[in-house]
Amino acid sequence: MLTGNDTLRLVPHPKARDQAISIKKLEAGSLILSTPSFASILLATQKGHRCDTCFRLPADGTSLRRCTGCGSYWYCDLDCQTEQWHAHHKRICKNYTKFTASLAFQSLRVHERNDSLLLSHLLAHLSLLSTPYAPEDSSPLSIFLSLLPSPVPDMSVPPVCPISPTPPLDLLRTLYTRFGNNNFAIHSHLTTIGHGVFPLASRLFNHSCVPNAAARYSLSPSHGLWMEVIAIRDILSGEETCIPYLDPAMTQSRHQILELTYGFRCDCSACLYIRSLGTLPELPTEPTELDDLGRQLREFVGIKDTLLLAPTLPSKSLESTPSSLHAVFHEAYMSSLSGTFSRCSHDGDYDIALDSGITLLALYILIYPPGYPQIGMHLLELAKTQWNAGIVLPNPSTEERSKVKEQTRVYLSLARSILQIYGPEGDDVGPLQEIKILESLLIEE
Ligand SMILES: C[S@@+](CC[C@H](N)C(=O)[O-])C[C@H]1O[C@@H](n2cnc3c(N)ncnc32)[C@H](O)[C@@H]1O
Repeated sequence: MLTGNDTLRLVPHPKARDQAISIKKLEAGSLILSTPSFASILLATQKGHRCDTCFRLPADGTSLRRCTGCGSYWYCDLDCQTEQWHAHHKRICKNYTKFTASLAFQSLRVHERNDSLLLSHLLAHLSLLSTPYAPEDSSPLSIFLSLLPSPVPDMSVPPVCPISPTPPLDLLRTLYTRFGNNNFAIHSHLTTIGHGVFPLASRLFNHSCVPNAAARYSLSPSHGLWMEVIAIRDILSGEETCIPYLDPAMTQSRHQILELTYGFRCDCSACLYIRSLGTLPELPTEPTELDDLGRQLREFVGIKDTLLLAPTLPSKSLESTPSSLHAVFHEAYMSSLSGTFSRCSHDGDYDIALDSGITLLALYILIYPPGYPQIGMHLLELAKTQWNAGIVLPNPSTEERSKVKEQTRVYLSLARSILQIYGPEGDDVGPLQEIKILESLLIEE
C-alpha cells in the first residue's frame, strides 16, 4: 500500500498486520510524515492556559478569548475560535456545561474523562460532514475505522456529550475500540499537554523500544495542530520506521502495558535482552553500595568521573551490560536518580546534583537509542546545573572558572547536536533557544 508520501510504503508485517518501510535512505532529522490532528483535547490542567484549537500559549501581554456560550473553551483569537466552531464546537457548546457537570461524567477517572471528551470532539466533527458520520474513501475517518482494534475485550464506551444528529451506536463503539492502542499524547518540549487522534500516523507506525523515529508536535495559529514524525538517526532504504508508543525507560512495566493495552509482545532487541535476564538482582539499599553501582555504571558506559569532557557521547550496547550492573534496569533506579538530580539542582546542592545527573546520563545512554530527544533534554539540564554550580563557587580561581565554562559548553554542544535533529516542537521558546541563551552567556563571561 502506498501512503500518500514519497518516503514510506506499507508492506505486511508478520505480527503487526503492516509495517512502514522507508522507500529511500533518510538522514537523521528528516521529516518522514506531517499530518494534521483529526480530533484533539487539551489536558484538564492546560484548559484556560492554552488555546483549545492550536494548543498554543497566549503571546506575551495577551489573554485568551473565552467562548461566551459555554465559558469552557479558550482561543488565541477569532480565527482559532471560528476554526473550532466549524470543526466541532457548534455541536458541543450548548450541552457541554451540563454534560461535564453530570454524575455520569464526574464519576469517570481522569483518563476516561479524556477519552469521553476526545470522543465527543470526534463525533461532533463527524456530525458536521456533508453526510454525517459517513466515511468517504481515503478520508481520515475511513483510515481511523480501518485501524486495528484495542485488545481489551468488551470495552465500555464512556458517556459522550449529546450531539445532534445522534451518532449511530455501532460507530461510537467502533471508534472507541480504536482509542486505547492508536491515540497519541501531544507534547510541547516533551511535556504532555493533550491527547489526539492522527489516523494516518496510527496506520503507519509500529512500536519499538529502540525506535529510529519519534513524533513531535507543531502548534501554529494559521496551520493548527500537526504531528511530525522525524528520523532520529539515519534510516536505511527498506528499513522499518518505528516510533516509541511508551517511554523506553519503562524497562520493567512496558512489557505488561504493551501486551494489555496494545495486544502484542514486543520483540525488539531491547525487550528480548531484558526478558532474557529474568528476575533482576535486587537494588542495593545502602547509600555507599548505590554510589558504587553508579560509579561502575559510569565507568562501563565510558564516563569515568563527574566531569565529561568529550566531543561526542559514548555509546554502549545494552546487551553488553555485565551482570554486576543488571540491577540498574530496575525502573526505581532511574526514578531515584532523576528525583535526586531535580531536587538537588533546584535546592542548590550542585555537587550531589551533578553526581546523580551524570550517572543518570550514563543510564540514558545505555537505555535510550542514540539521538533520543530525552538525552538532549537531560544534557541541557546538566549544562544549567553545571553553570549554576560555577556561579556559587566561593572565590573561584581562573582555572576553576574556565573548567566550569568548558564543561558547560560541552554539555550544551552535545545537547544541541541531539535536539537539533529532533527539531523544535510545541511552544515557541524551547530548549534550542535556551541553549542559545546559555551559549551567549558563556561568550559574555
Ligand atoms: C497504531 S497501530 C500500528 C499500525 C498497524 N501495524 C496496522 O497495520 O494498522 C498499533 C497496533 O499495531 C500492532 N503493533 C504495533 N507495533 C507492534 C510491534 N512492535 N509488534 C507487534 N505488533 C505491533 C499492535 O496490534 C498495535 O495494537
